[in-house]
This record gives sequence, C-alpha cells and structure tokens, in this order.
Amino acid sequence: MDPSDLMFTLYPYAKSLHIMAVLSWMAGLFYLPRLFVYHVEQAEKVQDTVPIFLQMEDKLLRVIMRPAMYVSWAAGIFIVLTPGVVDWSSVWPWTKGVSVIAMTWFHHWLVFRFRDFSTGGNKLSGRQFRLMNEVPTVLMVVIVVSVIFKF
Ligand code: HEM
Repeated sequence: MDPSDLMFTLYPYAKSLHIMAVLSWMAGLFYLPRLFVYHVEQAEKVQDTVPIFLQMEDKLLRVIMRPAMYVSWAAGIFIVLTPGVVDWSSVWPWTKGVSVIAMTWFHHWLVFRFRDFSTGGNKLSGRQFRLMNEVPTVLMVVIVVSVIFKF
C-alpha cells in the first residue's frame, strides 16, 4: 500500500484521537489556573491545605495534561502530513499554528507557576491567575473558528 493511501485510511482514526486528546488537554488548561486561584486564596485562610493542592496540581499536570498535550501534537502533526488536508495558501493553518504554539507556551507557563508553588515562591495573586485563565479561552476560540471555517 502506498504511504499516502495508508495515511488516508488512518486519517479518521488520527482525527478522533486528536479531538479526544485536545479535550483532555483543554480540561486541564482550563482547570489548573482555577486550582491556583483556590490555592492562593484558601492557603491564606485554611491551614494544612497546601500539600493537598500541590498533590492535585501535580497529578493534573503529569497524569492528564502532559500526555494529552503529546498525543494532541502527535495526532495533529500526522493530520498535517496527510496529503491534501492542509492548504498552506489559506489563512487557517497559520492562525491555528500560532494559537497551538501559544497554547503550548501557556501549558509551560503553568508548569513554571506550579514549580513556584512547590518551592513556596509563588508571587502571583488570585486575581492575576483569574486573568490568565482567559488565555486558553481566547486561543480555543481562534483554533475552533480556524478549523471549522477554514478561511
Ligand atoms: C497541538 C497541536 C495541534 C496540531 C498540530 C493540530 C492540527 C490539526 C489539523 C491539521 C487538523 C485537521 C483539519 C482538517 O481535518 O481539515 C485539526 C483538526 C482539529 N483540531 Fe487540531 N491541532 C492541534 C491542537 C489543537 C487544539 C489545542 C485544539 C482545541 C482547542 C484543536 C482542535 C481541533 C478540532 C476540533 C479539529 C477538528 C476540526 C474538523 O472537523 O476538521 N487542535 N487539528
């Protein structure tokens, strides 16, 4: 079988996997900044909550978000390489590309903020984490409009 025929056959499987992975990744990207808000605000009021927050954040990052990000990228790149799927003269692959790179940056930004929390060095307020929570929302809108309208 020709490699491009094989990719066509696998395309619906890759796309299904891609959507499942991005759903899981996005769940974490939306929830982790929320957890950081509670972490900052509750830790000041309720004693002994810090180790529980750290454990929840660590598990979310390592067990859900990181594997989901890898699978999203792997399946997404497979789809990009499938002949005829991406027309590089359109605008949408570029808006989508820039947004997924920004989403990956945001993921790493959260990893660094988690490291700050685990060493007791967090300097951000609940309000600042609430504001950063809007970043994945805006990027998601650009990504979904890009892949659906394909302008
Ligand atoms: C991580 C890097 C990513 C890459 C390389 C990538 C690449 C792609 C490509 C090439 C397609 C195929 C479009 C088509 O079949 O015509 C696609 C589909 C899709 N992507 Fe991504 N993507 C990535 C991340 C994301 C993220 C973060 C989201 C969600 C916020 C997302 C949501 C979707 C959706 C919903 C579709 C299906 C659209 C359709 O019905 O064709 N992707 N992706």
